[in-house]
Amino acid sequence: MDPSRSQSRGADEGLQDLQDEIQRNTPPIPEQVQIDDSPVYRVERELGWGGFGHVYVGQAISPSTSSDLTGVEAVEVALKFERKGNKGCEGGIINEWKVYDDLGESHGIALPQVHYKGQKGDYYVMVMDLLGPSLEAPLISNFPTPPLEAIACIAVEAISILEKLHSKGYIHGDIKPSNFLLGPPGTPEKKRLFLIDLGLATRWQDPSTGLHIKYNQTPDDFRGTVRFASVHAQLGRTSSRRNDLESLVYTLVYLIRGHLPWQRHQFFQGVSKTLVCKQKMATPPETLCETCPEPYLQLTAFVLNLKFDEEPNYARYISLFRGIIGENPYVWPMHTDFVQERVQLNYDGEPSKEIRKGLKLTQWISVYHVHPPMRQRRGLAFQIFFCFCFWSLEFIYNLPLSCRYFPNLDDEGLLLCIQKGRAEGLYVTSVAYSSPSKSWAVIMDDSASHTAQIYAFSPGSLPKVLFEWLYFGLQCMDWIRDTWSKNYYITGVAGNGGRVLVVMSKDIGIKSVRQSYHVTSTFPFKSIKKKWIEGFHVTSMTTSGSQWVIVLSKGTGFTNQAVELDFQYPAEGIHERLKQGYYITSVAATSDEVAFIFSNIKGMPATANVEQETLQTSTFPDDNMIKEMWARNYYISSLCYGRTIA
Ligand SMILES: Nc1ncnc2c1ncn2[C@@H]1O[C@H](COP(=O)(O)OP(=O)(O)OP(=O)(O)O)[C@@H](O)[C@H]1O
Repeated sequence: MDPSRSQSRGADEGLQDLQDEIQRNTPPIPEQVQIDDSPVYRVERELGWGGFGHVYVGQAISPSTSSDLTGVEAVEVALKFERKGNKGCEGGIINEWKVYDDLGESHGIALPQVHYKGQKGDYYVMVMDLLGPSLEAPLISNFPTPPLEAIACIAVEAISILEKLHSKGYIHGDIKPSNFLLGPPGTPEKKRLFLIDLGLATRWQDPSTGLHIKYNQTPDDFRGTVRFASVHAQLGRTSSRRNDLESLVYTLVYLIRGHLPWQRHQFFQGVSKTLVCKQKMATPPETLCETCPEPYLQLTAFVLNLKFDEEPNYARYISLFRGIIGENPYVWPMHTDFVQERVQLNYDGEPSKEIRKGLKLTQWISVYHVHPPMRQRRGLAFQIFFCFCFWSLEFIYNLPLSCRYFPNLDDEGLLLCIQKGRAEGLYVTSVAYSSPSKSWAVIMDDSASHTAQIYAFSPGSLPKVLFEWLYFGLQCMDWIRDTWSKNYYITGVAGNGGRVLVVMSKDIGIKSVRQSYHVTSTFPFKSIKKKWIEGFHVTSMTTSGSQWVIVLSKGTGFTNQAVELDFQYPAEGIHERLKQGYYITSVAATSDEVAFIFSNIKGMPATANVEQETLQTSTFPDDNMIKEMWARNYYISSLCYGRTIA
């Protein structure tokens, strides 16, 4: 097993202790196994172990007449054991069984045949074909300079295996060198590549509709092997076919180069997962594929450009390796007949250049909503168009929208401009700070139903505690509590790394509101998820230096929320969420990460492609840009400054 395999799959540090501890608490593997009417197998040497189980050679001792090397009567088989009630991870042998059952016997994919599955003592057991060595250490260490032709053959075979598996509606979910094995020794299949371990396989296609499964992101949900996992998998995005191909690219590069650029971050589990992900995103294909032949760079470019639900062009990827494999069949260690056949076919298509550039860029991110001509509008529908509008669910009639923006402000300028705007009857809808320019920007308009608004810099950064407020409730920071008690609620926050500006508004259109806020050094997705269950939703969000400040409220007009969290501007995630009918209701970013909050709003249709737009600009959007947007009835509803490109 790769020690970097996550989630509860052990860390490099302390791995030995963990293994010893597990060993002490693990019931012994049975000495003999018989499942249903299978032969009786004596459990012999261990072949390997992983996050889910242990794999041993099983020697058939009855009936002992067979001399078959593979198949149901084979003298030797592989026995995979997984302890019952294994709480380590979701997935594992039970998932693997289900996938095998679903694929049926004649799936035609190069997977080991599973002959029996059942239970023995404390273990689930799978009896399958005994295969040869894996692409991990032994194969490669025999060849300090691995033959490029052989790895090109591996590439072609592996792409073909994935194509077949994907055509059955599944993705593997844990592509890495140790999950590719050569065929059973001593058989004609010994030079063929096989894929093992369907423990993390999931469906990309809904079997009942044939459609691609829905996009989602749950940033804390990662299963797989950190070193080889795709960036999307590490960010907790719903798995799709591109994930397997990205992991295959890392596998192939690893076979050629003997290491991957992010391996040095794998010493400390936890921190390392994030660091590895960041470094993957910051590694341009040219750096990743340094010293690799050109086709690997092209393959990387194709694969990293794949959209969530795009069908990979497997045949095109295979044809990239023609130049390496050539006419001259290279006989070790792979079969080349099949490879030759596939690689000779012609396919068109050039990879797009729009991939990881290795640039670290921070910019303004401004979110715009359409504001239809106000005089023709009334009521509820209008409310969604501004970032705090979820507060005001009451009806507003015939108000022309007045909107002002004040960029490039120092602390004093910010307070003065807000004062000025307030004097004109405007309310703060969005405020943000840019650290490179050391300046604030504030957007004010009269779209909200507030009757009063106050604002103040917190005295120092907000304390790292959760303050929860219930009318006349718990102890909390005086000035926020006092203001809460006067029926003001936090409707805006923005921080400059030292102080946090808190904007609180009165008459937000909802009678009974509870608020809490979190100040954390990493994006608090787990806490947000917990608060969602309690009926809270994120209603304001900012960063202050590297800290996140998240305000959650109960009793708002939100019915459902989703988060996009990324180390670069999550263009695809935004697109997918808008297609699902979400509204962007908050955005915040550090110099490293950016987070968007998407909401469904009570009474508002969750229809696809609500009229929202986002812009990324290195300076605050200029007058022309904003006025052009206004001319199209688009107004800034959320604003932040931070990471846009990795
Ligand atoms: N059919 C087989 N024939 C020979 N060896 C096998 C076979 N299946 C598994 N192995 C060996 O056992 C190791 C672990 O198997 P497998 O990957 O299925 O278990 P796992 O618990 O899911 O591991 P991991 O967490 O590393 O993915 C493999 O790396 C391989 O070396």
